[in-house]
Amino acid sequence: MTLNGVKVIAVTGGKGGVGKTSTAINTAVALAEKGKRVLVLDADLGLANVDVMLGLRADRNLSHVINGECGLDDILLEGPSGIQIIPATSGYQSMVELSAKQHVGLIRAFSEMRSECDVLIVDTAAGISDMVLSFARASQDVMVVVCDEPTSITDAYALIKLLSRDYGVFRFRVVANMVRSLREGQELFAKLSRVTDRFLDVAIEQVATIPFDDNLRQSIRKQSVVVTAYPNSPAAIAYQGLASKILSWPVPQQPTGHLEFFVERLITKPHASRSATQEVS
Ligand SMILES: Nc1ncnc2c1ncn2[C@@H]1O[C@H](COP(=O)(O)OP(=O)(O)OP(=O)(O)O)[C@@H](O)[C@H]1O
Repeated sequence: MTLNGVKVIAVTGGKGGVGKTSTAINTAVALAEKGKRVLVLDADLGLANVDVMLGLRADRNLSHVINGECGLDDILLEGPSGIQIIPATSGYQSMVELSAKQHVGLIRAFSEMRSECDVLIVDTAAGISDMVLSFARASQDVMVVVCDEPTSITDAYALIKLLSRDYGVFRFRVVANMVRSLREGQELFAKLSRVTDRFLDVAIEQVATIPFDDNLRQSIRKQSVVVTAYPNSPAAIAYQGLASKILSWPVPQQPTGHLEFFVERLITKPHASRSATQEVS
């Protein structure tokens, strides 16, 4: 397997229900439609898991791989436009807690995986657990999904604060979701950047504005994705634009391959001593 140049993107947001899974899957499919080989790591322990949303059945998940019961290729599910999904629902609180043997198993599983990919998209869970923060830290790019709900901006701010303070992540790509107009998207971003500019030393950039679009809900009902079910809908067009933008982001140049690098970062404790669960006010 050639691991060079795999782009790893975490989709996160702090708050539940802001559209992380929708964004992860639709971005993945839009990238696949542009000819990229895409893997989605479903690290969301919530109800709307990637496999459920796409009507796929996962009998085994990453925990079986971690425990040496099977390889990564054995658990991969195939989604729309040939995207592949790693069901990661594992019940673990943190990858750092795994035993040394399990760490070795995980690294080996990724290095032995036969499926090749250009982009790995990690759909993280809601909240700011160690697991969410570790996945974000291990990724090359962090996309923060926000929407116009009272706690979305404060939760996104808390997430960005913890990641920059304790996990060494300083660049964030913001996706404004479920907006009624482009202007509303810009205002959402402005709200977030006002507080990050004032209190944190981070770079945040708005990379997409996804309109509120009933076609997206319809597509989920059909266990499909809006990008393929309604390719000309406003949300689909916005996701296609996001995918084009992602393709212009720099590709990592790790000599040993980025997925191994990703897994190693995933299982290593961050240097900061403060706990991620400390108050973030
Ligand atoms: N742009 C949009 N337009 C209309 N509805 C949307 C849009 N984005 C997401 N939704 C709807 O919002 C709900 C939550 O979306 P989704 O499951 O993707 O969020 P999530 O952040 O992954 O949630 P959780 O944190 O619970 O995993 C879904 O019913 C989805 O259909």
